[in-house]
Amino acid sequence: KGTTREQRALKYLKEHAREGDPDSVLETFDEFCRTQEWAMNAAEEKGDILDEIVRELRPTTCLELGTYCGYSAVRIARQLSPSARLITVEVNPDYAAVAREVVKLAGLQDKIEVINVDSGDVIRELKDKYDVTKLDLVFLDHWKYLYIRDIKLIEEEKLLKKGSVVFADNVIIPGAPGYLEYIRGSKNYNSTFYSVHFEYMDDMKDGVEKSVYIGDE
Ligand SMILES: O=C(c1ccccc1)c1ccc(O)c(O)c1[N+](=O)[O-]
Ligand SMILES: [Mg+2]
Repeated sequence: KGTTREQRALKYLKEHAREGDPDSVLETFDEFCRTQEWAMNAAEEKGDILDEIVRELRPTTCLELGTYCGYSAVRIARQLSPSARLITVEVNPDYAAVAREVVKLAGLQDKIEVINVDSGDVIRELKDKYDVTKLDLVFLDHWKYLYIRDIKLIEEEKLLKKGSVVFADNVIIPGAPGYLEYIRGSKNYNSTFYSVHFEYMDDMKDGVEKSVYIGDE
């Protein structure tokens, strides 16, 4: 084949989605994953919860760890106000390249910045290099064992304020046990678990965790 699954998905999007229309890009990506090849997007059910969080929170500065092909980046950014922005971090260069194309196809390149680095490095640079003061929304969707390292780094950098939301995917499959124990045990967060289906698999249960920061700023 010579192509990767992510490149095949991008090709499908370019051929079937309406350019400049984020809703069309998302619908087309879901169609690709249901009819052609599975991909690890925060799809329908998880996406609906993410949509509701963004609508309610109206965040101005969002951080996503784990861009993959940009599905959730588009999902978040399509609801952001004109001056709001999303910084999304992807360590895999092939994924980052595809994500940049998907973001462009959706017409959201002015709201989304895809950074191809290790999340642990970029969190320390957000204030100085990326002009971030506080994060209103954090979406954890990268390697599951890194959730706990990175949330501690985010706290260390004092990037959260009262009301900031940390939303974590896959807390059941593949699972992030250390993270769940940490965040649920912390007095600095009020956490809510949502039982959802694993993306595109109607017979598999996963879970997402929404944690509202109530700690010191
Ligand atoms: O880790 C996997 C994984 C593991 C094994 C095979 C395929 C994917 C995964 C599965 C579902 C997700 O929603 C997700 O974000 C990830 N991920 O890599 O971050
Ligand atoms: Mg995920």
